[in-house]
Amino acid sequence: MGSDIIPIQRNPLYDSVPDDKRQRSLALEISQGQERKKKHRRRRSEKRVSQISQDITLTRLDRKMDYTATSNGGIALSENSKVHRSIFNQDSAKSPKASGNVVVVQQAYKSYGSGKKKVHVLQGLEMRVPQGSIYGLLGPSGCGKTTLLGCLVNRLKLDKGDIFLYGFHPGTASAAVPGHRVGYMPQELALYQEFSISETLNYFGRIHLMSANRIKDRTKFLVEFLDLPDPNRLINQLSGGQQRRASFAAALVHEPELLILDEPTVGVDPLLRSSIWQHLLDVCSTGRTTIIITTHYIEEARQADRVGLMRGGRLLAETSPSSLIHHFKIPSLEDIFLKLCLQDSSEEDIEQGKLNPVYEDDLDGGQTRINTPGTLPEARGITAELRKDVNPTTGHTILRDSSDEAEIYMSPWVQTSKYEREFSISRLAALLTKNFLRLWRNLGFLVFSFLMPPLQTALFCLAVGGTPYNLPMAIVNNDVGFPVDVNITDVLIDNTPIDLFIEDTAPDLERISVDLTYAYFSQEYIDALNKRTLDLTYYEDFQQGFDSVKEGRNWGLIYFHKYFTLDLILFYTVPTLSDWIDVPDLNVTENSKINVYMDNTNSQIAITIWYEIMRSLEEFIVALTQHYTNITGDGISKLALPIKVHDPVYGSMASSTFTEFMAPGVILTITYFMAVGLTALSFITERKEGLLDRSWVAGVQSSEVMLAFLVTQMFVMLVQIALILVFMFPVFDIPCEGSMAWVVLLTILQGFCGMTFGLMVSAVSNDENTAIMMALGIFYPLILLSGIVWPVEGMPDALRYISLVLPQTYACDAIRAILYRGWNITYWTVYMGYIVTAAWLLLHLVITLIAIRVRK
Ligand SMILES: Nc1ncnc2c1ncn2[C@@H]1O[C@H](COP(=O)(O)OP(=O)(O)OP(=O)(O)O)[C@@H](O)[C@H]1O
Repeated sequence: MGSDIIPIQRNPLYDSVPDDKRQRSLALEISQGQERKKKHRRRRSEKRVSQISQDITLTRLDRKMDYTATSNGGIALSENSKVHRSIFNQDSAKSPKASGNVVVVQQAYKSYGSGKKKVHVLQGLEMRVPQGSIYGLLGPSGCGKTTLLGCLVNRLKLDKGDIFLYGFHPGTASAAVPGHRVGYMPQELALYQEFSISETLNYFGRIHLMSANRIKDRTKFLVEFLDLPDPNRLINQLSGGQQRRASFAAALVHEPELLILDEPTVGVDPLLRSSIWQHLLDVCSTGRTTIIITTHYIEEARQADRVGLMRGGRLLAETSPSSLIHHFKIPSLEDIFLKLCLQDSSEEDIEQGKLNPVYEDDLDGGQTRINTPGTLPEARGITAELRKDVNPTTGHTILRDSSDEAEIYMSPWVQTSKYEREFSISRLAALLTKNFLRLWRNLGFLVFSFLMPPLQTALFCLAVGGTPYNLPMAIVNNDVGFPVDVNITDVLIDNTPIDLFIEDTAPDLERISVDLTYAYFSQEYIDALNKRTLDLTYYEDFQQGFDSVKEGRNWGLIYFHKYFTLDLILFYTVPTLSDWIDVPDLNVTENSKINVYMDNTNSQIAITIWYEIMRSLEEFIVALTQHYTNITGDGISKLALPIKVHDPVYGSMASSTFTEFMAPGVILTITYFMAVGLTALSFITERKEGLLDRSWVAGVQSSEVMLAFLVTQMFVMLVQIALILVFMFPVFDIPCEGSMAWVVLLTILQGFCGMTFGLMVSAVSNDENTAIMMALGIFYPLILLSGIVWPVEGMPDALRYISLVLPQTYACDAIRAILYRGWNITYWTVYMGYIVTAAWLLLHLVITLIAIRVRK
């Protein structure tokens, strides 16, 4: 936030400086500290004036440059450019180098992996970058250039060794990294594709805490300086080269002291490469900016002040291109590098006892056989005598300037303000603007996010919990009935109606009662069945009906015996049941039963049919008793069921539906998982595209990034929750006995819980696949174990305990209690819902913060 100057700390490098030199440095630092505050205000106004004039000068100079690509991929310069080059050479030869090395790397070791898979990438690397120079870090793919830059910008940690950036270890309180003093352009494009050029520069300027006016000025200048198109053009509408230059502009926008560029020229045509180098030379021309640039294209680094030729995790040589050319008397840097590699291999061979006689010739001063055709640009840098230094640890040699030894000591560098390490509202505002802008630019996604929750809610209310209907059911009704007006006792012979049931006497009964009205108790029952639930099909005989079930045409068969009515009357009329059971062939007990044969393979359908069969039984019994009274003269109460159900304590007389049971869980799961979906990929995409790296290097704090994501997604989540609740309650009429405010509050809390879970997933996952698998992986366990689709009471004991600590089990019960019992927060069931949700939310946040910090 501010730029306080703090007294300089003791720095290990100073310990190696002679005492009098150190004292001079400290005295200088103290006086500088006092002076700085006085000069601060004056400098700010001067800086603007000088920047504007510098911008004008550079733009003018830029137009003078005339680089062209040669047929062999080299770069040729016109006369104008050479004049211009000499200006730069003078600049870089002047003051900067006297100030010492901006970057010092000592005995750096870095490896990836462990055990047998361990890859040693940096192996005792030594590096010194003088202030105000262009340092070209050259080497083949995989030699460790990106790893080294990652360590410089504090994205990676060394296993062993030291790095000093402006005198301090990267990542420490006083260091330049992370912070506004460094500009970093990673290998990836690392730009928000949906942003325009000006929005991109605005974002990067704001995270560097630049004022709006300054950003505007710098944007204007950089667009002109880097030949960028209209600043309102979106990044994804730019050509590859323009995108690279926009990425370069993003690293330059805050005028960093140190510019770290990871292969800015990779994959771009020679013309654009030359133009990028031209810009580098321009940026460096004032002597204030130091540039470290990596490249595969060794020849282009002739324009650097100093090159580090890297192989196998260490530098083979570190000097100016002109010194190398002078030393080896070979015009091509590429050939020099090749020669150094051969020499290096030979050293290893010598170590292993193998000698390379051909190479020995070369070492002895034999003429090189390597020739480079074509025109090459002039080599830059001060030509110096080289010497071979031996690395005391590894024994490898490095070729460097004879005068280098003194330059390792550094100037008393300025410390970075402590405020840069603190939470910044301005940076948070920049991150929020960026997130909202991204949302806005992905309008399709936003609309989809708003449509999904109501769609899911509507689908749930329409598709789940409704009573199955039109269930095909077979009926075989052989019942011959019984005359209503005939008193059963009248047809008893010797108090025994046996004759009536013998097959050949039955027609007598039918004959006797031919003019009578018959009662068909079986029909009473069939009439009581709900025809919407059951779709009845009549079959002639039992076998046909039974076969229809076996063949899957019906879910069940209801079968009535020929003497169903008669036997039912006898069953209730004859005093002792045993009398009838004893009589062979007259199975009154069995014949008077409604026989049901079910296909129970679909339990929900079977339950529905059973419910219907039992429910219609009640209606049937009432109808039956009326006829029965007529036939037997006995009272109706004889058949009444011995139970009385009073008004329920909670809920209505009509049993609550499965929809009502599931509704609280559905509200919570839709909210929770939509929120997970919003955040689960947030870090990953930005991390993969190198965008997060850029933000971390700029000094953005993990808490700022997390808060910005939470606030942005909260806006989306609140709209989603509103839509879910509107659809669930007013539209689909789910009852609510309690206060809706408590329901809304718990739902929002669950949404936050989902968002923080998503953030946690994205913070710990390396790629989208892992994040998606984690997010989807918890979906089913959470739904199944939280009592959403089935009561927790139905689970084995061990699972119940697991279920109770899950974020949605108590929350679900709490919402059920509020909705259907009208309870409020004072009830244990309700407040436990809030407590468990809040506890999970906090746990997610803590893990996310730890994960971001560890992986930062
Ligand atoms: N995260 C990682 N895990 C394991 N190995 C890695 C990892 N990152 C890099 N490496 C390995 O470390 C070595 C150096 O990689 P690095 O990216 O630093 O090389 P480089 O010189 O920048 O290559 P290039 O020019 O192709 O970008 C390579 O062998 C690479 O495979």
